[in-house]
Amino acid sequence: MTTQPPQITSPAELIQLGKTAFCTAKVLLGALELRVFAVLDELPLTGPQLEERLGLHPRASRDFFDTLVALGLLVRAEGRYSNAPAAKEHLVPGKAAYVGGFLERSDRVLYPAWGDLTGALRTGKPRVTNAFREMLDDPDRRISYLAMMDALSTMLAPLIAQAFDWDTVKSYADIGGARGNLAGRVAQAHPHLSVHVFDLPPMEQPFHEHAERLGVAERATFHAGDFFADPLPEADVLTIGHVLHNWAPAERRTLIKKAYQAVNPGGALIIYDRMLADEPVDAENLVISLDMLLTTDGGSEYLAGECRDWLEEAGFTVEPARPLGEHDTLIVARKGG
Ligand SMILES: C[S@@+](CC[C@H](N)C(=O)[O-])C[C@H]1O[C@@H](n2cnc3c(N)ncnc32)[C@H](O)[C@@H]1O
Repeated sequence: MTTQPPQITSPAELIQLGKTAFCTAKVLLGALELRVFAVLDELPLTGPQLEERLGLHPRASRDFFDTLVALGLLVRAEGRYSNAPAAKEHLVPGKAAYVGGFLERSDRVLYPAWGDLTGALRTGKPRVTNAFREMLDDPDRRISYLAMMDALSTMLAPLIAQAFDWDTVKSYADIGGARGNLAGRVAQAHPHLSVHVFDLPPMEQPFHEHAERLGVAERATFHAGDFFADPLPEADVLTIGHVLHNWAPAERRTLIKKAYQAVNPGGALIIYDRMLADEPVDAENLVISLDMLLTTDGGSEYLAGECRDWLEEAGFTVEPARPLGEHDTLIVARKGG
């Protein structure tokens, strides 16, 4: 993790920061929308062939393809374009390590929302209508959202499976666990565990399909409900990950208090989020916090110290916060026996 903010020393760096960054982002997002990587996964193509396959005007298509080469996403050799290794692995729909679900949502939701950052800063109101539940009812958009969530939790799951002593744990529940990607992968790593996932009803069917795919269906149970209205499943260990940042502080405290009721005596609650450092050195997580302003009614990232206060207020004994992967922070909170 960066410990010092970068030193900006030249006008060129300011221009890079203020302009080039969003232009190059849109080149990648546009390439995904146009299915450049999917088309080139079939076979390498010349510029005119690729232009025709994608239905592009000739005016700037060569510049567009060459920008993708210069960004390291395509390779141009002997007059033909092909996917560079990272694009082949991560940007072709259907590949196991595809991260396009995340980027597609960036393009569709976040890019327009960031266009009116100042409006959100002036009003404190999000820039997208909060249509989360409607989105979940639309199978295509739900799958794209789940792919985005899975891309993140697949990276964190092995770390969470190791970050805690699961040997004495019998039951584990992931609250707001989406289609159970984290719970399923922790269950794969610890075959003695029975796992539970609590999430909204539209996640139930994707949960069952995903548990089958991960080979843990016999040990995995889905609990449909609203975590503000319904009781949480009781278990030795609960996790709440990438959930508290979607809500305002009062709602986070409510959820943590409910989690305390649900953790079995002697058990633990594990929280992870992209928490903020005490000093403003981590631009990535601060940007995610602004994402929360743009996309939720009351969400933001928060300090580990704030989370500790909410946990202690609920009755937990809190262990020191620790880094989880590149950007997340994990806190283990114990309930007395
Ligand atoms: C940002 S996602 C995090 C998913 C998962 N924990 C992860 O890290 O990949 C937030 C999750 O909270 C769920 N959620 C939102 N509101 C909820 C509610 N009122 N009751 C239960 N689950 C809810 C969403 O459906 C979604 O799966």
